[in-house]
Amino acid sequence: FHLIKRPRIGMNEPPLVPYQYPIIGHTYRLLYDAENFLKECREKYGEPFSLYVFGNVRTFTGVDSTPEVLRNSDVFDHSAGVNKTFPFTDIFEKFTDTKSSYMVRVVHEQVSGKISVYTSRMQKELVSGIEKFIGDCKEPKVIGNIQETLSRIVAKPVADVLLGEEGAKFEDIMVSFTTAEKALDKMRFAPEFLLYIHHSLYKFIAMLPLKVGWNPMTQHRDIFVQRCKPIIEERICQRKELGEKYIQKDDLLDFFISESGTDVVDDKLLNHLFGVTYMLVFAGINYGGRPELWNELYEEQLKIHNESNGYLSTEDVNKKMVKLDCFLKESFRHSSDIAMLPHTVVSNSYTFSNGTTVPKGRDVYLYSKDTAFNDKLYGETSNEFQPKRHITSFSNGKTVHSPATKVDRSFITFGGGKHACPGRFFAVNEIKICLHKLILKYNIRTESDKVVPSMKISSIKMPPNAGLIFENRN
Ligand code: HEM
Repeated sequence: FHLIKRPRIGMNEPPLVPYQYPIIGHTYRLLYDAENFLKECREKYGEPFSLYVFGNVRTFTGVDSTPEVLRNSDVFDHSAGVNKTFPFTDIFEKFTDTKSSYMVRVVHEQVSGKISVYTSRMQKELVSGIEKFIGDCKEPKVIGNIQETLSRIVAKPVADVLLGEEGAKFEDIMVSFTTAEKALDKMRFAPEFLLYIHHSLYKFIAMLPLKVGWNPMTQHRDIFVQRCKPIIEERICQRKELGEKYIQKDDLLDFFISESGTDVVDDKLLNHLFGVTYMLVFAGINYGGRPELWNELYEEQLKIHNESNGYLSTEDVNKKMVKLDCFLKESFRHSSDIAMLPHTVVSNSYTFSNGTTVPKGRDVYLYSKDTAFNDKLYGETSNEFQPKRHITSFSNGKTVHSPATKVDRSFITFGGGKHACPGRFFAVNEIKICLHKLILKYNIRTESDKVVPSMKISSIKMPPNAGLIFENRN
């Protein structure tokens, strides 16, 4: 019987950390004290190591073994890892059968690859969103739910890129963009103790609503169809009339229409876009609690603003915002989850370069904090917030900086290897433009004038529940 069966560990497997209570294993400590617990395990047992969680053995990779997981995507499958505990694919299956490899290509080519086309539009939308949701702030204004406010500001430029100006003007589409991710949480009602019995039982219960025809995304889909169908119909009509003379519009909706004549913008893509807002919040909070950085960042933004007459080009964002880029990268590093990106072993087994072997079906989690705060990679100051660490100065006076979009073994916020996030160029671009405009316009601080620590739910970090004070600089 699965519940009382002791986990079986093969000969060369990563060490299974001993535990006291048979069924509970390491579940409690991982849920309630992940940060200290994983650190202790790493120090005592090296890496990778395994824990017994919810009736299953999970392996955790550290700084040296994580790149092996990211590099070998034919062995370690991220979507299989995610789908084991959350019916993500099943939720969206109803709407689209688009292959993820196709979506990855679209994001590479049509989103990240066309940033220069989008920069001016995003700028315009971000400025009007900042005006609408934060306002003039002649008197200092406390924004309590900063996460929601920033989501609303970011939703409009994102909608503009996806649906064009016509689609982005609808308020209910904006609301849908900012609430869709929360709607998914309704699917997390199945009690996790079922995992003790078997993960397929947990999944079966979690899937029940889908089986009886209830899907949390349906209402968003309805809003989308209601608002965008007329736009799609109009565009298809124009295409027919103008034939080869039709000039394709610079938004994803028109790209999809031209590719397949479909009336569907893939919801999976939309969900990924919410990542932007989360990271923006982390960046906002880090900035607010670090007054020592304000003047330097402000000076850089003011210089760029004056040189560009207030109108940023893609080159300004990519090449000139070096301090802001380093700040953002450092902010990503500090907001990195403790452990993330579950991958399931889909080949027969895998032997890590230190000789330990994980079998087929094993879930492997990246202990990302071991990478993000590693002294080997970041020196003894790895715990400090130092944006300048991403700049290397040479004896001839030249400096080179490692951009926030660069993925390597020391920076895994966007994953790595073949499946590294293809949307990162777009996401970083948008966050930088938004921060540039915010820094230029406001003095920003946290209510306590200190950095507010992130909230932690097991090994995942969430933006802190703290307000920011905005005050007009003039
Ligand atoms: C700050 C915001 C974002 C973060 C932190 C982020 C992070 C990630 C991570 C960690 C992965 C998994 C990589 C791996 O398995 O190694 C990923 C994959 C992906 N991301 Fe993002 N992402 C962000 C924004 C975006 C945006 C804006 C888009 C689309 C426009 C996007 C599209 C994708 C896609 C399509 C994949 C799947 C890649 C594949 O399977 O090959 N992401 N992202």
